[in-house]
Amino acid sequence: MFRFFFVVRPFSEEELRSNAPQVVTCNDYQREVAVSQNIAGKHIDRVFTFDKVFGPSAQQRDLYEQAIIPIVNEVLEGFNCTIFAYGQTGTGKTYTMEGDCKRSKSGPFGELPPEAGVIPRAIKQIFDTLESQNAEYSVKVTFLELYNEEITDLLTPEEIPRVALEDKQKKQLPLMEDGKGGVLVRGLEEEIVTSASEIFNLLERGSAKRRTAETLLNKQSSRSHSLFSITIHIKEATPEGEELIKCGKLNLVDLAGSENISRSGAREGRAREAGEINKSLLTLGRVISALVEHLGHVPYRDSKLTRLLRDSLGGRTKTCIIATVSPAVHCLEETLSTLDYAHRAKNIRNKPEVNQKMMKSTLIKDLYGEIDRLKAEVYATREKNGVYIPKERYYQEESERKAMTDQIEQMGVMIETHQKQLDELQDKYDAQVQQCSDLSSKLDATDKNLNQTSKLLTRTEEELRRCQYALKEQDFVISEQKKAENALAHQACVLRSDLEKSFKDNVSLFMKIAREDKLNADNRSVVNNFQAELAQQLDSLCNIVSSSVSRQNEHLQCIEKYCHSFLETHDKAIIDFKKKITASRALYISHIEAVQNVVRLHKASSNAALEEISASSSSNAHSIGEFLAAEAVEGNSIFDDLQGTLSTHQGEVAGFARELRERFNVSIEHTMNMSEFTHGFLQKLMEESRRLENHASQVDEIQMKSIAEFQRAFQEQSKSDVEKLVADMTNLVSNHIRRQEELVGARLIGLRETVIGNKSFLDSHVSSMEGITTDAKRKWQEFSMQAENAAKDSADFSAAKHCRMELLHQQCVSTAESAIKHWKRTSESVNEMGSHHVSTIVSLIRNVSDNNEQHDTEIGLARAAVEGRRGKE
Ligand SMILES: Nc1ncnc2c1ncn2[C@@H]1O[C@H](COP(=O)(O)OP(=O)(O)OP(=O)(O)O)[C@@H](O)[C@H]1O
Repeated sequence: MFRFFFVVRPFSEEELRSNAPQVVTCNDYQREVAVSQNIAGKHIDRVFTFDKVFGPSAQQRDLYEQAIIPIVNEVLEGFNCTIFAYGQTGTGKTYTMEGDCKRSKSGPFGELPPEAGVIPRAIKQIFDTLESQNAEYSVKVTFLELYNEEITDLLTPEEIPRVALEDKQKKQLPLMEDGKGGVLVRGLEEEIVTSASEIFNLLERGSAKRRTAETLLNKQSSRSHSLFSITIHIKEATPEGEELIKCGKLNLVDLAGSENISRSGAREGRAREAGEINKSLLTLGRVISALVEHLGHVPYRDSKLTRLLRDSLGGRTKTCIIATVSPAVHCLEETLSTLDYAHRAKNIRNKPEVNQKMMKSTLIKDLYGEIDRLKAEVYATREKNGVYIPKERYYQEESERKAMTDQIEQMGVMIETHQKQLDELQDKYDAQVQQCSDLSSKLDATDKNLNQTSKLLTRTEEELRRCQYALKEQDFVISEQKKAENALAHQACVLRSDLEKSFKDNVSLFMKIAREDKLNADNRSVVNNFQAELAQQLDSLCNIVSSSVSRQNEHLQCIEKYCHSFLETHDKAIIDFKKKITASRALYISHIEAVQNVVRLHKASSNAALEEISASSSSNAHSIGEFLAAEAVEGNSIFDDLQGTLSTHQGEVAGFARELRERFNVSIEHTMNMSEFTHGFLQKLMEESRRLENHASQVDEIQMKSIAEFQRAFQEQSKSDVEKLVADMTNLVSNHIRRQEELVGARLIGLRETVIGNKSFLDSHVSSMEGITTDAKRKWQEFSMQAENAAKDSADFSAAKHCRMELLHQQCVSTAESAIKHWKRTSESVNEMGSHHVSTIVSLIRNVSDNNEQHDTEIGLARAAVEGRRGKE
């Protein structure tokens, strides 16, 4: 989708002076622009959302850093990107794109001034990035203006005077199809930029040439579209060391003011200009509408602006639009229309694709092609004798001619429809003429009638006058006469009104006829002009075609002659060649026969050698067989010895295992007895502890009971004592204390006795448990002693067995060593025999191969002789 940025400029001095109210507010964080105003009781309140919004306080740097840096990075990655500045005149499109040129001069260390716009900042970013990457690159810029549908180069060095511009002597550049589906401007100057600082001079040069027109709304208003393009080529190397060229292009478009032409005050002499500017902007609008509504036909070809930027509108380019508005109320209408336009265009979807990297060699080839084309053009221009058209130009002009033919056909169709319309008009005209003549005859008849009626009227009047005197007395007659007079007057009036009506009809009819005549005459002159022009063009086309046909005929005749002579020489050569081939074939056959003889000879000798080889190998095999049989007998005796030793060894190991198993069973039995005893001991211990627990709980219960009884008795006693004490308070205090002491002492003695009894019971139990434990300890010691002895016996037995087994193992090792030595001796003798046999076989084979080589060289010589002869032929 298109990226959309919105810029609201600060109030201008004029707006501040007139104290214009602000109607546009920005919310940078929510990326919203709000417009609110009351107009004639109607409240306008609208909110639009964009990708980024920059309010009046935003600086050029903010816009660049937040919105443009990613786009320039994409260009450096090899994409084509386009940035449009769209908005009403004076809202800051040029300021955003170029910056304030007069004030913008680069600082001492190459840093940019705060007013610098998108173009210088983009150039600086491009150079900074490329230099930091140490890349090999080239940067080219073009700067053009589109004004009245005419393209002017803003970077050409010569200064064209204003008068010359007015006289239309300026250098207009044509648009051409580039043959790859794109469009290019022929003859457009491409300036190579080597550092960012050069850009201000270029911009100033371009701006000086840029046309401005004084309109009522803004004196500095630019009435043209400008396009600044930066093309970057960066060299890259693949891991295989191949050199590739990456290409990216950035288009920066400053559109003409988007306002209504009538509002901007353009009129009279500027009507065409306004129309043409409108044409580009209107077509841009129509293209955007077609893209948004996904219409089948997108009218790119209707204006040069849309043709130039076709790829940026729904193509493979990444496109962004910066819409600029004023915050003041007097621009409200335009602000709303800009916002609507921008919001609508937001939905256009491009299909961005990165440019394919070109191999350096391909690029160089392309450039050579371009140089050749230009050289050819220069040569043709310098010579000026005849017409030279390079092939590409010819094809291009041919395609243009085809387009023209199509156009002519379309015009033919149009002429036909016009002719039909003309015929219809003629019919209508004839009908009108007929009607007119009918009406004139009617008019004549009515005139006659009128004359007759007026004659009748005069006669009747005379008669009336005559009869006036005679019939004065007769009232009845008079009244009759009056009636007749009235009727006659009425008839006269009706006739007059009819007459007037038909007269008016006639006048309007004549006017209509005159209009139609004029229209017909106009149409006829247009058609005649067109026919004349068409005839002229067709004549020139016919002339060109006939001249090219005659030239082609000449060429064809020439080619025919060449063909005849070539065929003759070709026939002669073929006859010679045939002869030579037959001779060489005979020679070849004789050589082949000789070679076949040689082959037969060598085949016989190699058969003899092979027989010899097979005899010697059979004798060798026999001797090896005998030797191996002897060795097998010896090996068998060794293996029998080994087997015997191993079987005794096995028997001993089996006995040892049996004995070990018996000892193990005995020790298991011991362990089981011991575990049974331990189990019984633990059982007893548990019973004892359970009994102890029961006893302890019983004792605890008894003690608790006795304490409770003592408490009760104490309470009762103290109660009675208290009662007695109340009775004889003073005398009995000492008695009471003594008695209490006696009571407590007696009770305590009882308690002590119970405790001592308990203790003795517990002591007896503990001593019985100690007895059981010592018994168990003794038993355990006995068992451990027995187990230790058994383990010692087993260890001695296994050590003795280990010694015996080691002895047996050593015996086995010595037998194996002797067997290995014997085997080594055997293998050495086998190897010796093998090498001897190999050497005899090698010598035999060498003899055979010598024979074969001789054979091969003879064949090769024969073949070379044959081929040499064939080559000569
Ligand atoms: N963001 C801004 N900050 C400060 N001044 C600005 C800003 N935008 C525009 N201006 C000032 O407004 C004036 C008009 O701007 P500019 O010429 O760029 O408008 P424009 O839209 O390009 O008009 P035109 O359609 O005529 O080319 C200039 O003097 C410029 O300095």
